Amino acid sequence: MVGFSTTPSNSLLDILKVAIPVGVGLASIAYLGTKLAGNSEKGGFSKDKSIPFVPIREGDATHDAEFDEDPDEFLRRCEQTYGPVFNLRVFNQNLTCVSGPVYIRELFGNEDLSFTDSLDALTAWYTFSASVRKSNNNPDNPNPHHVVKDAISPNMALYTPRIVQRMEDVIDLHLGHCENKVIDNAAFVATEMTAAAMADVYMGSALAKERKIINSFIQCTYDFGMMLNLHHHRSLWSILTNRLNYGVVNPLQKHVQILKEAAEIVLQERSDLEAEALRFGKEYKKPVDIMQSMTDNASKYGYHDMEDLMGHLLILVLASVHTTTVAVSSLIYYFGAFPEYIEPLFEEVQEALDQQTADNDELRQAKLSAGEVSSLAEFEGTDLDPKNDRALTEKVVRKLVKMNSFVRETFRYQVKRLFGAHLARKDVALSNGMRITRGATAMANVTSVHFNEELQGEETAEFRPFRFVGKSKNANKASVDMLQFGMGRHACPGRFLAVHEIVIAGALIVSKYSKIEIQNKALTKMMLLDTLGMTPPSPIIFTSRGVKPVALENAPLL
Ligand code: HEM
Repeated sequence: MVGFSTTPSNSLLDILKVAIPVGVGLASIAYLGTKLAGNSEKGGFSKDKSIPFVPIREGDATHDAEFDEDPDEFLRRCEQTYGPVFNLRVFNQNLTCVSGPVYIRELFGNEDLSFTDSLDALTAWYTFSASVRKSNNNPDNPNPHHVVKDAISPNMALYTPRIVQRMEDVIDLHLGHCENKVIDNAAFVATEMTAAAMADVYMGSALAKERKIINSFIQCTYDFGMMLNLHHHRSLWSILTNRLNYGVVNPLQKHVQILKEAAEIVLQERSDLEAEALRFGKEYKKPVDIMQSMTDNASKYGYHDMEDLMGHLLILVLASVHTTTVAVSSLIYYFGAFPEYIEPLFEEVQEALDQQTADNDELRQAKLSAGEVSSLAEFEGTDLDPKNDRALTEKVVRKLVKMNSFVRETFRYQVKRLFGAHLARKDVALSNGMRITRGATAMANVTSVHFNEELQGEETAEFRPFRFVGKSKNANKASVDMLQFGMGRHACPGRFLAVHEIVIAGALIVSKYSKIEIQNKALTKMMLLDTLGMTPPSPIIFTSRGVKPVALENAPLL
């Protein structure tokens, strides 16, 4: 059993390497292709003879070596020589690659080309998800979209201070006020920050402080990854083994039970408080979180019971925590690789906070002049309490356009160059007449859009963190020029929360630390392209901004 409550051990880091994030599922699975080789009974090239097979380099058995040497150069050469659609043998799979905005849009936009069928072909995903939830098990089940839409987006302003608080607690605990502090695994801090923030949004502030809840939020993804690897026997029968094992011995069941027991207590307490308030004719405001929203809407969503509801919640946790953690880790590595941007990003946060203070002052003065309040003291405890003027509110976070652009540029730069595998449910004709035949797997040539100057602006090979400022290209937009979250009807519904959290994490880090450095600079490039983001090859060095807070002035430097 892997614990995450202490400093991560080497064995844990090994597990982090094999963990499969569901949201970025196939990108990571493709990345881990060698481990999953042969784990699929489906997939393969399109059988359309007009789609060329890129010849394999002499001496190689597959395209992997050429791809690994320089994926962008390789994919560009394939596209230039063989056209926008071509077949490759990479990641121990036979894949049809689709290039350019027109065909990639068709790949993501056609319901007969299925992302989840492809995930299922590699991992027996459908059997797995049916083993943790009792209802809504149709492969095209829209339930997760509805839950996210109902519970997250309308409440972002309420979640913001809670996300900030949880993340700040983790930063203060693990990094604290420091000078040249060497952190061997910054991903550990990112994991704790993300899990705590997500736990608050999913289950409320009280449960988000409980270690067993945080552990489940972190560990469920690793258990899923482990399960895939443990049951992988590199044989055609392995997929069947997976299907059997998921049903019989699913380690994720224990997380469902942990979350269920904790949730039942808190939900009962809330119910009791509501009943009591009703008895005394008082108003009771239910805490806002996903668990509460799922409970209140249980019959609308068709959940069978609390265990079923928690199974659904766990699947969402699987989609959220690891994916967002990887993005937060990457952000830290990119700060370390491009330290010259830390000051401009810090100044942007300060300007947004100054603006908020000025706006609040104006509102307070207006209320005083109108006689709505008689003194400043009356603002205490309200949104206009001067104590909140420098809080990272939702409004402030939305103003951080440079940070948002920085995040989007890390997505653009880092995403795997072959991404978004889709399995054809039936023959699908692309607009150039080529067909992705039934049972074939097609993937997007990401280089053709993420490194395309018409779509991204100049010098796409360069990391230019502010390239999207003023261009209305928010990091949370899912479109053909930003495939991180997929696109079309199935585009990640959690991307608004994910980007909000990543921007908050960035704002907190640059506000607290003026110097962030990659210790072993020779490993910088490797860190920038590490899409699992969990085992940084080099430690990161942090130095705090400003003087040590008064409360800490007698404490030793961490
Ligand atoms: C940086 C973090 C994240 C990344 C990179 C990411 C990426 C993705 C991708 C690539 C897909 C597949 C899209 C497609 O089929 O075209 C997806 C689906 C999904 N994501 Fe995310 N995701 C992230 C965070 C989240 C969060 C925070 C949540 C929930 C709050 C979430 C919930 C989901 C769900 C429910 C789906 C399935 C949608 C469907 O099949 O229709 N994701 N995500």
